Parts: sequence; C-alpha cells; structure tokens
Amino acid sequence: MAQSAGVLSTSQVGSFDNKVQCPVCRLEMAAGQINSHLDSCLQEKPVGGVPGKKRRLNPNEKTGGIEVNHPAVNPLGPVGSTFPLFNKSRTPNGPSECASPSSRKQGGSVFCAEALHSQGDDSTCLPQHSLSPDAKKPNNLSEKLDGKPLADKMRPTTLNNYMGQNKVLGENTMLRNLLQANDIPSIILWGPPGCGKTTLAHIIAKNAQKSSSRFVTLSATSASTSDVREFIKQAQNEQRLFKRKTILFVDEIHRFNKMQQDTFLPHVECGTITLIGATTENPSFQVNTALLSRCRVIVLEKLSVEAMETILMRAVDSLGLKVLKDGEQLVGSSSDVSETSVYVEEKALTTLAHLCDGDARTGLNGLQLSVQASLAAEKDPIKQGIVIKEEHIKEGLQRSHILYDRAGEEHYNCISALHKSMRGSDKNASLYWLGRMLEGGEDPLYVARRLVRFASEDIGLADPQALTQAVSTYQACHFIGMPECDVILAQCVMYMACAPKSVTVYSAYNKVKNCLKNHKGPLPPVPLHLRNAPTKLMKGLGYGKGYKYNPNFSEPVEQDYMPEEMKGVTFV
Ligand SMILES: Nc1ncnc2c1ncn2[C@@H]1O[C@H](COP(=O)(O)OP(=O)(O)OP(=O)(O)O)[C@@H](O)[C@H]1O
Ligand SMILES: [Zn+2]
Repeated sequence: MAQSAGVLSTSQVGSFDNKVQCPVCRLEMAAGQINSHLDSCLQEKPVGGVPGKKRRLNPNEKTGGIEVNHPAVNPLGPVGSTFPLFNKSRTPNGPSECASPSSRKQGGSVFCAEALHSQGDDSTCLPQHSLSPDAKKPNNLSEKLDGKPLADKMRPTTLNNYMGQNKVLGENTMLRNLLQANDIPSIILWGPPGCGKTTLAHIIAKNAQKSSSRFVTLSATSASTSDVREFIKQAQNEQRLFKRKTILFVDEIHRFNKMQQDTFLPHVECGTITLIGATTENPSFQVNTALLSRCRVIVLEKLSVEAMETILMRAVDSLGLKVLKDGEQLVGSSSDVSETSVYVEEKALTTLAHLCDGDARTGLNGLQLSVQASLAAEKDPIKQGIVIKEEHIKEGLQRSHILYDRAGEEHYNCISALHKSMRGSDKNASLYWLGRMLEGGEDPLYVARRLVRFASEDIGLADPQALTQAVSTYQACHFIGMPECDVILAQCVMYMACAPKSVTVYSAYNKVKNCLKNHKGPLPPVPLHLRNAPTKLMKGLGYGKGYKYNPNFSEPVEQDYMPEEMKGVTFV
C-alpha cells in the first residue's frame, strides 16, 4: 500500500503509550499523535510553536555541536540532510533556474541534483556550477573566487574525482567493495590534514543516501555530552519510526573525551549509528580502545605530487585558467592572448603540488590566493593576459603552512628528529628540526621542556651545566615567548648538540626501575640501622640501632646501605 512521506504505519509508531519525538520539530508526544502531528508539522514548521511564524533555514544550521547540513545550502544536496522528509516537502522535484537541467539553485548557492551525481561522474557539473554563487557569469574569475574557499568548492562528491589513496580505495580493496555493496561499517579515517578524510566521509554518506540513511555531522570540538545524548535520541527515533540508519560523521574524533566516546559505544554496537570518525592523531593512543575495536581504521596518506597535480588541474579548468607550458611566452604570441585571459605557468603548478606536501586544502587555497593576488595587482588587465608565476604561488602559500601539524603526528616526529640529531651531535640537523617546529608554530615551551629532559638523559654528568642551560632556556622562553625566544632555543640546541654525552645516570636509573619491576615477592624492608627513630617507641623497636654517623669517623666507614637480600647489587 502506498504511503505518503509523512505517514507512519502503526508498526513504525509502536505502542500508543510510548513517547516519541517528532523528527522535524523534536517535540515529544504520545506515539498515537505523531501521524497527525507530522502532517501539519511538515506543511510548515513554526518557531517555538508559534503558528504562522516560519522557521528560518540557516546555512549550516547549528544545534549545539550538532551540525545539520542543510540541503538548501550544501552543494552535496540531499546528502547532508538531517531530515530528508522535511526537505522533500520543501524542495519540489525538478529543475529550476540553473543552466543545467539537473541542478537547482537555492539560497544563493547552486548545487547539483542528486540524480546527476549519483550517476557517477560529477566533473561535468562541479566546475561549471558550484564555483560561483551566480552560475550565470562563469567567465568572471573574481566572482568565481568569491565566497567559500576554493578547496571547499572543489570538494569531490564521487569517487571518480577523489584522487590518490589507492591503497585503501583502489580496485578490489575492502573499502571499495563495501562501498559498492553499500555496506558501510563504522570506520575511523586516520590521515594527515587535507588528505581527504572529510571528503571521503561525504562520499560514503552520499552513497548511503541511496539507501536513505541519514547523515549527521558532529564536531568533537564543540559538541557537549548533552548534544551527543540528544543526537543519539534522534537516531533512535529515526530507527524506530522510519527504520532509517544514521551515519554520524565526527571530525577530530580524538578531541572527544572518553566519556563522550563511551556514550556512542552501545549505539554503534547495536547498529543504530554507523560512525565515521576522522582524526589526524594516531587512533591507538587517542581513541578509546572499546570504540576502536568496533571500528575499522582506514589509514589515508599524504596525497602524492601526481595526485596533487590532478587536483590542481581540475581547479584550474574549473576556474577557466589557461596553462602556460614551460618555455611558452605570453608576449610574442599576441594573437593567442585574449583580453581577459588569465594564465598559470605549468611550472608554478608543479611547484605548488610539491610545496603543499600532500595537503589538498593548502594546495587549492594557495592557488586561490595567488590568483586573487595577481588579479588585484594587475592594474590594466584588459591590455594583456595575466600570468601567474611560480613566485606568486610561493607567496600565496602562507608561511604558517610550513607543513607542520602542531597537534598531530608531525609534532612527535619532529621533536624525535631533534632529540636524535642532538644526541648524534649534528648541529645542523638539530637547528633544522628546531626551525621546522618553531616556524610551523610549535609551542616554544614544549621544545624547551624536551631540552631539559635531554640535558639529563643524554648529557648527564658529562656536563652537568647542560641542565642549568636548559632550565634557563625554559625560563627565558617563558618570559619572552615567540618570536624573540627562537634564538634562545637555538643557542641551547647548539649547546646540547656540542656538549659531551653520557648516559651513565640514565641507564643506571633504568636498571633500578627494571630491578624493582622484576622483583618477585614482597620488597625487602628498610634495614633497621638506616631508619630514623624520632620516637621512643621506634627506638625501642631497634630503629637506627647501630647506625654509624659518617662524620664521626676519620676512617672510611664500613656499613651496609642496601637491604640484606640486595647485597652486592650494582647499577652503575
Ligand atoms: N583525495 C582527494 N581528491 C580530491 N580532492 C581532495 C582530496 N582530498 C582532499 N581534497 C580537497 O581538499 C579539501 C580538503 O579536504 P578534506 O576536508 O577532505 O581534508 P581532511 O583530510 O578532512 O583534512 P582535515 O584533517 O584538515 O580536516 C577538499 O575540500 C577537497 O577539495
Ligand atoms: Zn514536528
């Protein structure tokens, strides 16, 4: 029997004395009322129950930490919809004023109708339409560059335009097979910034949309535990009322505290929620083990230079830029130069692909900035074509994007490289790694703390002064901060690299720790003669008895300091 979108069968509604929540306005009501409520609720949703007052549709409307990607403003269209039912009634099927028959234009942004993307390739659609809020003026470059960052506009919506990551997404890989079978397990995407974690999550979600799953984004940085509970309640309702699964995308999942992660657990387990987490941090340290064991970890890699070149070329095409091959000159071939042409040197693109270190966001936004800067600098663009050169690209890449991820793996990799270079007494390498961290925005105190540790661990008694140097460095950095403290750290790093090294203390103390760890049975008591005897009772018990106070003896004193059973054990 045909059923209208808003009507639920009795079996979906469940028992009449059950309380359910309306998936549209989230009002709680008796299950028996939901059908009639939905009919009116879907017509028009009043704000706070005031009839007649329309609810505004905000772009990327936020409810606490829960981001409801609204199809009216999301280029992904219905994929991002939290309440597809509601949206269905609001967005009539069929084309509207966009140039492409399968695209719709709403709320100032144009996006492709589901139908086109789900056929496969989105390349026909994305470059033409999604670059500009006004698709009618595709030739106006600066308009194309307005609004959202280029990287966002270029976000692929199908696997066809998703570059690289062949190890996990190539033919016959587990993930691709699961994607094709539309059988998505809970996964954690682990990879460096801008390698396509969020993009992949969206592609997966879009795929799942075909089986009418719901896709919700939750930001681990802003969602509170009550947001999480609220979200789970909704997911349960969706499951109960519409038999609809919820795919939850949690960016930066490592930022969720253990309690928040725990809240998800049972719901991931029972299948109410399919979790897609993204993290730049090693999940084995940062994600709750119980949650980790219920998710597959997919490791994404930095994008290769070739993949980056393809991504950049796609952006160049969509912006309508022309590529100036190596050796080609603009001047002299004036017949080719049309009035408003903007050219980009092939060499400049290659440089960009190398410089962005596998981070597509940095690459695309670097391209955007350099194009914008060149346009702004050109006084008389009508006369001649504009050429974007390698140096423009280099300027476009901000210094802070020196390929250093302060919070992630890079942070640990670099500090480890610094430590090892100093240990190897390589001044140059030590300074280099220091520079990589500081110029990348590392906290100077983090480096200084490591120097303090190094002074003792690797230099130790070979030059006890090193510890003083390191502590002074820490304090100096604390007083003056960056950028002035950079040279202080450099001085100390040089000192450490050049200092003589000794690990005698470090390894002796390790032996002590091991000895204690491996001790079987109760630890031996402290010998009575070494105990202090502040009270009569203790004295009576023999505390301190027979202790030889060394200054009282002119000769070296023979006395045991180790417990009886440890006699003769040495660490140094
Ligand atoms: N594999 C890819 N193929 C094509 N474009 C990509 C790819 N990866 C990233 N991009 C582009 O880079 C942009 C940023 O990527 P995305 O948001 O997926 O990165 P991320 O890995 O989630 O990074 P972060 O950890 O910083 O959030 C996308 O909008 C898209 O334009
Ligand atoms: Zn309602």
